[in-house]
Amino acid sequence: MNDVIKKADVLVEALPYMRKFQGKTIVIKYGGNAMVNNKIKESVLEDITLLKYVGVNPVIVHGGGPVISETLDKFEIESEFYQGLRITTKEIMEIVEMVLVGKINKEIVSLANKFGSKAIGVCGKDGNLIEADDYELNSKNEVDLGYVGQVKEINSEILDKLIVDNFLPIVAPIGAGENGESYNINADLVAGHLAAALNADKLILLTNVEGILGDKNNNSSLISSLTIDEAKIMMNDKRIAGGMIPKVNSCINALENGVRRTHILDGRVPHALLLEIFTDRGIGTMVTK
Ligand SMILES: Nc1ncnc2c1ncn2[C@@H]1O[C@H](COP(=O)(O)OP(=O)(O)O)[C@@H](O)[C@H]1O
Ligand SMILES: CC(=O)N[C@@H](CCC(=O)OP(=O)(O)O)C(=O)O
Repeated sequence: MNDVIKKADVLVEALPYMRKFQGKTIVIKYGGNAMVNNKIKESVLEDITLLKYVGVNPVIVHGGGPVISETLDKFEIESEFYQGLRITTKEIMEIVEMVLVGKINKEIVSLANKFGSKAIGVCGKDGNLIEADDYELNSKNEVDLGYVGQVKEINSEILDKLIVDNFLPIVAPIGAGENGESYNINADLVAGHLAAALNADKLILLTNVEGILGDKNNNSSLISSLTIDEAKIMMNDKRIAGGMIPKVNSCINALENGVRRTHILDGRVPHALLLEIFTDRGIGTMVTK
């Protein structure tokens, strides 16, 4: 089936649901691992533009972990992860900011504009959007994460204004410390906090796995829906690990702060967003209260 026919099929199925989401805010986190090639990136930005034009208010938060890692490799700087978070020295922080704000944010803005969105790229420093401080680990392990940040406060005024004026906000996950220093915040966590602050209807995390995998027997099948309590048990049992931990924590934070539904899905699937938002057949994992 060619791309246009495939999209038409999805749209016909989606049509009856579209009105339900008009005027609603949906925060979409576009993960670096889901940005595999230009065709997929373009398709995601085209679908987000379509959401905008049918009256939904999408807000994008992007990642870019793989490009950060590639760039660090070029500079022959090693980086390590702890519980899905990149340990960030001062030197690494400069590269993280350069890649996320200078390269990936502008690339996504350009792609979105190509499809007719009025995209505006910001990072957490713009309009003081994301106030951050040192990330606090829950474990007793003494690991110095350096400039890894956690969200202290979201000042969503800048986003509220952009949404009202029909712009498409695209947020790079860099936070501003008390003295103007930069913090590297995992993009999933930023998305969860933004969804809560914007009173979003949905939080959608686009990644490169189908969703949360593994059931009680620990096989690798997709779990279509699970509650906060079930997700916490899976994290305790280490059946949810690595990069999935910040995603699940982000969903929990959003749900506990008023977001209605949270979803984790494979952003590489054609029209994943439209299928997940506007049809009955969810394609990923929905985490609910
Ligand atoms: N239970 C789980 N289900 C799915 N993925 C899991 C699970 N536990 C750990 N993971 C890991 O989390 C990864 C997704 O996180 P990550 O690579 O950081 O994505 P992104 O770059 O999109 O933020 C998966 O590729 C997988 O290796
Ligand atoms: C603290 C931390 O881990 N920050 C992430 C920020 C980018 C990100 O989250 O990108 P993805 O969503 O593509 O993984 C990092 O340095 O990779």
